[in-house]
Amino acid sequence: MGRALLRLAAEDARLFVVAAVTGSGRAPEEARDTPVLAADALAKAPPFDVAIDFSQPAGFEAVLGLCQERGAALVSGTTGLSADQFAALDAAGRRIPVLWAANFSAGVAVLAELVRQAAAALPGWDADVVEAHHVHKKDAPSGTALQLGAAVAAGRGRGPAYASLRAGDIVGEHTVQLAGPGERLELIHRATNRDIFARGALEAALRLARLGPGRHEFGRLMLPGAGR
Ligand SMILES: NC(=O)C1=CN([C@@H]2O[C@H](COP(=O)(O)OP(=O)(O)OC[C@H]3O[C@@H](n4cnc5c(N)ncnc54)[C@H](OP(=O)(O)O)[C@@H]3O)[C@@H](O)[C@H]2O)C=CC1
Ligand SMILES: O=C(O)C1=N[C@H](C(=O)O)C[C@H](O)C1
Repeated sequence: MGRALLRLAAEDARLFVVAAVTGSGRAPEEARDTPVLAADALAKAPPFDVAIDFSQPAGFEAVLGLCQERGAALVSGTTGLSADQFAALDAAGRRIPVLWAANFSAGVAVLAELVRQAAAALPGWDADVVEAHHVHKKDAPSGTALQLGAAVAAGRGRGPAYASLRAGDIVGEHTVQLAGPGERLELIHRATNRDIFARGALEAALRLARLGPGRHEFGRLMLPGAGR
């Protein structure tokens, strides 16, 4: 994701990347002339308006803390965060603009609302969320699967069962299945290119930078007409 973000940000005149951060400090080729810091040197980051975090849960508190110290905004797509880390995000939202999303695609933002409506209309049916991702993905179920599960629970009062598949280079596929007697309803999203997540995060960062403190939501920020 870091590579996609650097490549796409370089093509967007509205954005200037002051530094990239990786765990090791090793620079990807997409960094070109952008300074690259190791995670343990994060405090040396030059002044910035918004940090964009796609890392691992172990790196989350550090970037959240830095944004609070600097009074900067944070966009995060890191999945697998703990309840304590989400509580820290809520607390930070009282001082700075923050936006965490399990998925930065427009399609999933719409899908979550469709799932809530379908689960509310079919409360007695079995609900399952099935997700498939590439073999390098560390967390399961995916953040998006949990988001869709929360939408099922919001619709019918109880969550679904989850199944996860890790295979090859699958970008990200999510199916919500509602099964009743004699019929099945499937709502499916397939991402075929990681650039959609990077584009969504960059656009969210541009919008978030103009907002005040708060825990902002990707769907509301990007698709205000999508209902809810
Ligand atoms: N919300 C969304 O739309 C999406 C979310 N994601 C999520 O984003 C995260 C990253 O995914 P992906 O890019 O595929 O993962 P990668 O493993 O390819 O990249 C992770 C990056 O984070 C760095 N990193 C690892 N540990 C730390 C740390 N403790 N502190 C700071 N940096 C660290 C790594 O550095 P190094 O290589 O040096 O270790 C690397 O640059 C995952 O949680 C994934 O689920 C992914 C796609 C879309
Ligand atoms: O790690 C990934 O690749 C992805 N992670 C996110 C998730 O956990 O839902 C979003 C997307 O599916 C890709």
